[in-house]
Amino acid sequence: MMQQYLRIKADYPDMLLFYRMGDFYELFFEDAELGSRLLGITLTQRGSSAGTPIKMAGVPFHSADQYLTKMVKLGQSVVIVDQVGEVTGKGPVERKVTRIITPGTLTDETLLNDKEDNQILAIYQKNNQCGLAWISLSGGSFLISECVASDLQNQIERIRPAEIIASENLIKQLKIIRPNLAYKIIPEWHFEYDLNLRRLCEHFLVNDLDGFGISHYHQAIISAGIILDYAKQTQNNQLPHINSVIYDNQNDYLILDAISRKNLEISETIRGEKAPTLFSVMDQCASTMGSRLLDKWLNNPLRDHKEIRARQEAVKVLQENYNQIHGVLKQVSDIERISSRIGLRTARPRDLSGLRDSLQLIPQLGFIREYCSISLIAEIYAKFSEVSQEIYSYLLAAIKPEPKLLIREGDVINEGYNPELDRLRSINTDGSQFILELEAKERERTGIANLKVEYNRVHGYFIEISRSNLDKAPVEYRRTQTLKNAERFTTPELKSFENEVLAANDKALALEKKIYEEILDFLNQHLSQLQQLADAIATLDVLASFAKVSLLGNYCCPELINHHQIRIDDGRHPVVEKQIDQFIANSINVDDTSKFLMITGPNMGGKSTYMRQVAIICLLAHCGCYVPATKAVIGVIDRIFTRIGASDDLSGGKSTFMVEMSETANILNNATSQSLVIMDEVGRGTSTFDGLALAYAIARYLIEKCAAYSLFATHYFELTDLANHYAKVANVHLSAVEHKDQIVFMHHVESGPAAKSYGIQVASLAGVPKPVLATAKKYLQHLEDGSEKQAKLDLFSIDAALTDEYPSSLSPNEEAVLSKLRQVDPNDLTAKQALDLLYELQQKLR
Ligand SMILES: Nc1ncnc2c1ncn2[C@@H]1O[C@H](COP(=O)(O)OP(=O)(O)OP(=O)(O)O)[C@@H](O)[C@H]1O
Repeated sequence: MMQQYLRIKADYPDMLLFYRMGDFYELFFEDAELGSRLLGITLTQRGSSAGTPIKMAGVPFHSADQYLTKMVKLGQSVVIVDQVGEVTGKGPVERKVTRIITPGTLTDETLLNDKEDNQILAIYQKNNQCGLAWISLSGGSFLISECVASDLQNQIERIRPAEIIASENLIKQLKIIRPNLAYKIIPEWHFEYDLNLRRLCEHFLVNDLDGFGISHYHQAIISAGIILDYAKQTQNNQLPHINSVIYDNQNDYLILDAISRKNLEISETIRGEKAPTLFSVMDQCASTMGSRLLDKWLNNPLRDHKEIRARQEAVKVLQENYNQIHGVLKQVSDIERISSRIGLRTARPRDLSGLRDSLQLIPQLGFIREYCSISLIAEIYAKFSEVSQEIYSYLLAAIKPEPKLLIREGDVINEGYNPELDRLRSINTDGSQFILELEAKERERTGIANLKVEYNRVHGYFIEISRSNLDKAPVEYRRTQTLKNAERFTTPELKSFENEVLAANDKALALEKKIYEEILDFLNQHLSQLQQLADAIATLDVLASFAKVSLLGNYCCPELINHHQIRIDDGRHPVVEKQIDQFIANSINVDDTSKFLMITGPNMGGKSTYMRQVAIICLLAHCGCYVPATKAVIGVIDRIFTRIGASDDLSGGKSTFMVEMSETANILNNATSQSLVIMDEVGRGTSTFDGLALAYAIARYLIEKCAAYSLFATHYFELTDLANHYAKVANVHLSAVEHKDQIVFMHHVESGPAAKSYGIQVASLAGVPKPVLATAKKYLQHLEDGSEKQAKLDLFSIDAALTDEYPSSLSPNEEAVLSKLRQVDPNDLTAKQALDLLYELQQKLR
């Protein structure tokens, strides 16, 4: 057996091998050590191999799922080896790899997160060009794309795979940036064009890929072949539900780089939590299919205004009856994932009964027909009506109303569906009658009133007689078991009945399995119809969810226009407004004449919230959703860039300031006149003058070169001067009022620059100790006095600034004291003069 184990294990050196032995899955050698550490299961040892004891650790097969979930969450891949042969007593039972479970190829319901799509991504990089291909095995989608190497990180962030497969070299680089993802190394020589093209053509049964419109994407084709092959191997299946491959054109989407996705907290907060996020607020979907599609939409905002308007129109009409749609969809099973499991032939009986019950509900959505003048609703409706009654009727006839969980338990196929199955089952049912009759007959014959004929799993059928009546037991009764107060017997008649029943049971179970396979065959012929239905349900669900959020949240339908303008009246941040009692709405209006907003205001005043809210409203508008505002007019936008907050990227070898500057560089190099750029306190990561100088130069570059819609928040008041030099620049500030030494934030955006920063008041609110505040106040006063007398650093007379002496940080009085001290010679002073001088100097410093 160990030889068999080692032979199989040799093919999967980097995966944990779960080896079925009786009722357990066993792990051996290093796998056992790792498994025991990760799963907290006992490590034992038995026998020996090459003189050392064999380490073992096992988990019961019936609870294997919970251990697998844990393993996969830890990023481990697992190979399941099951017994496939008969136990003959001669040599080990034949065993085979039945499944490989990797983080990116999960399909089991118990192992998947309902609201997230689980995807696996293959990447092939050649020179500066990358080919990407990603599959969702549980969702049945297969997409490819290409990008330049510098954009790879953004693409990974967009696709958000659970696992990446690539060459060893590339994985080494990716691990530096994303150490916690699961990776699978594929040898370099597998990344070969002809081999992978052939794999795709064979899978789709075509001569070339022209029909999919992807023939010229060579790099992506290589990745696609690799991923398809890997997915097939892990599932041990030909993946019939992967029936098309689509080129995912990035130009179709508003581009959001990795950092902006993070900053805007679309699906995850900056701290990596699931809520509160844009997704968690917008997700009013009734079905898990809807929630997953919503997540996709929010992460891939569209650019094509026509497509966006189609969604808006649907949202508008669905505001009338999203409740009705919600009511139906919440009872619908996850048809998308069930379809995939049908394709993989791992669908369980409850999947099929769930599918049947869902199909029965679909006609209740027929009322959307009245909105078929709206193109998107018409498409959905068409997909609903295409699902033939045939599948429903078939399942209704074939599957019991409440089938058992597993087909091996039987009781899955309906009565009346297969005459032979009914006959075999009746032997069992009639058997109950036989038992009752036998019991009555034997009671009468023996005169034992409490004689019982019963059945249990271990001993089969038996006659039980209590100890007090034993003397009345007939001689032909054969004793099989002795209990404390009773004896159990069998008779030739009972034995032969038992054999017949057991044989009929076995036959019925085998027949049920066979029929079940036939049902899967039938459903496999209708897979694409089911996938289309799932897609239609998910789309309707998201649109209805948009309708609900829009109506209940007082959102308005944004107007999309073809020139440069972003106008939002009384906009709100959809997530922040849920967190606080009274959110203050704010407006914005930027266009070609005024495209750059310099935003000042106190700390905690609401600058970041205001800027993010503008970005999120633009994003939501591009998803086809209404937006939290009273009116919104959104012009053409190609990308959203954000540079917010400072964080270290120590694993990437970058300091806070370095991160800030590389993100800024990315923006300056890529922003266009159609980009929305959000810059929050750029330059604060370094010394004041360096920071100010950089912020100034960056702002000018954004205004002059990029001409992007820019929202630029800063504490450098010097920058508010830019408005005097560029017509396009406008100053706005977040208002606050000071009352005694306290500050009250108004969170309202007003025109003009802010008067001051209120940093010390905010520090006081935060609980900074009083002595520290007092010192800070004194020092601030002192700085302000000094700077009044100094020429203010004029950023617009660079030449003068360069020739000026570097401004001193000391006040003029301090300077005067210093210069006096430098001049006097203590040896020339009497004790009285020295004391007078000391008084004089001190007086100056007061
Ligand atoms: N429009 C608003 N209405 C009501 N409360 C708001 C509004 N905007 C912001 N706030 C509240 O103020 C807090 C601080 O906002 P924000 O982080 O945007 O300030 P900031 O000006 O960027 O501060 P800093 O300069 O310190 O980064 C938010 O957490 C929120 O609770």
